Amino acid sequence: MIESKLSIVDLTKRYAAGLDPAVDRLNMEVEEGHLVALLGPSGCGKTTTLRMVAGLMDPTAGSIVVDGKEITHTPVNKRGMGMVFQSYALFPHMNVEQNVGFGLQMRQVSKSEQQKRVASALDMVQLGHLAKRQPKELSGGQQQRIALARALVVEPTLLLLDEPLSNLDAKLRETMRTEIRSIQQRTRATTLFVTHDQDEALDMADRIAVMNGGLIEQFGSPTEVYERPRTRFVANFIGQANFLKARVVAEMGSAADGEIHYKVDVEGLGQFGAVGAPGMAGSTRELVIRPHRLRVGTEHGATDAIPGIIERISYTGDALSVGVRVADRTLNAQLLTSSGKLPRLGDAAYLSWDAQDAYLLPEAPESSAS
Ligand SMILES: Nc1ncnc2c1ncn2[C@@H]1O[C@H](COP(=O)(O)OP(=O)(O)OP(=O)(O)O)[C@@H](O)[C@H]1O
Repeated sequence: MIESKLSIVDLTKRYAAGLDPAVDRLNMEVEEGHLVALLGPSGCGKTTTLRMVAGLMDPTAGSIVVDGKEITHTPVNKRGMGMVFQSYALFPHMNVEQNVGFGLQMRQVSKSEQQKRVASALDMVQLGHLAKRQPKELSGGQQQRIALARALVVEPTLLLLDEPLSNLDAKLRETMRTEIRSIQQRTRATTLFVTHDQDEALDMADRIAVMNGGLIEQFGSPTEVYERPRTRFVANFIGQANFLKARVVAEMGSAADGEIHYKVDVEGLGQFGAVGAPGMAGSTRELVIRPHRLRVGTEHGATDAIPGIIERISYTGDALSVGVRVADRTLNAQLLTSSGKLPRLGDAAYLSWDAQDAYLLPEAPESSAS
C-alpha cells in the first residue's frame, strides 16, 4: 500500500457555536508528488481547509497527518510548507531576491547557499532578470510567479496554493497553469491547489476533490470526476451536462470496467442504451450525457434518434453550442464549427448517443417518481 504524504482525518471547522460547520468531517488522502485540486463553488470550505492544513487556523476537530506524523496543532513555521495565499502578498519593502530568500534566511541557511537557491528558484519561474526589482515594479502575473518561487525555494514538504491565478487575465492564466504544473512535476512537490475553476482543475490536477457544503462529494482523477460523476452536483459543477430521468428497464450485458450496459426508458422520448454500476435494473435514475457526446444529425438516420428543433445557437469559436427542443425539454449539444454544414435556428435535428456516453448516476434522483 502506498503511504499517503498527507492524510486529513475527520477535519472539521465551526467558526462559531450555532453556525453550520464550514468544513464538516472531511477526509482525504494525498499521495506523494500529486497535485490535488480542491474544487467547488464559493463558500464550500476550500480556503478554510487549506488554512487548517497550513496551520493558519485551528480545526474544531479532526487531525492532519504529514509523512505519518500528526501536525494538527504544530505552529505554522514548524510545518515546512510552502504557501501562496492571496493574503500572503510579497513583502513590499524587499526586492525580488530578498523576498524569495526570506524563508531561507529565517532557516539560517548560509549566505552562499541562499544565493544559489534563490537564483535557481528565480530561474525556475523564469524571472532571474528581475532579481533587483521591487514588487511594485512587477506585473500581477510576475508577482504571482515570485510568490511561487518564494514558496518553492524552501523545498517544502507540501505546497499550498490558494487560487494563485485568480488575478490574471485569461491568456496569462493559461501560461501560468502550464508553468506551475511543470514546476510542480519537476520538483515533485506534493501540492494542494484551491480553485473554483473547473478547467484549471481538470487541466492541472492528478486528483480533484469536488467540495460542496463543507464536504467532499467526490475525490478522483480528472477523468473519473468528469466521466463518472457520483452525484448530480459533481456532474453539474464539472463541465456541462444534460440530465434525463430514466427508468432502468433491463440489463443488456457487461460493459467496460465492471459496469453494466442497460436499456433505459426516458419518459416521452423512448428507449435507449446507457451504462452504469451493477444492480440498477428496475430502479429510476438520472442519466447524464455531456453536450459534446450528443450526436446532432440533420436526417432521421439512426432508428432511435430523437427528433427535435434547434431553438438556440451560441458560437464559442471552435464549437457551436446548440439547444435542441425535444418533446417538453431542451437538450444541450455541441458541434465543432469545422464539422461541415452548421445548423440554423428552427432546423430539424435528430439526437442520438452511444450507450457508453450515457451514464446512470449512482445517486437516486431527488424525487424517484418517474
Ligand atoms: N472568519 C469567518 N467567520 C465565520 N464564517 C466564516 C469565516 N470565514 C469563512 N466563513 C464561512 O465558512 C464557509 C467556507 O468559507 P471558505 O472561505 O472556506 O470557502 P471557499 O470555498 O474558500 O470560498 P471562496 O471560493 O469564495 O473563497 C463560508 O460559508 C464562509 O461564509
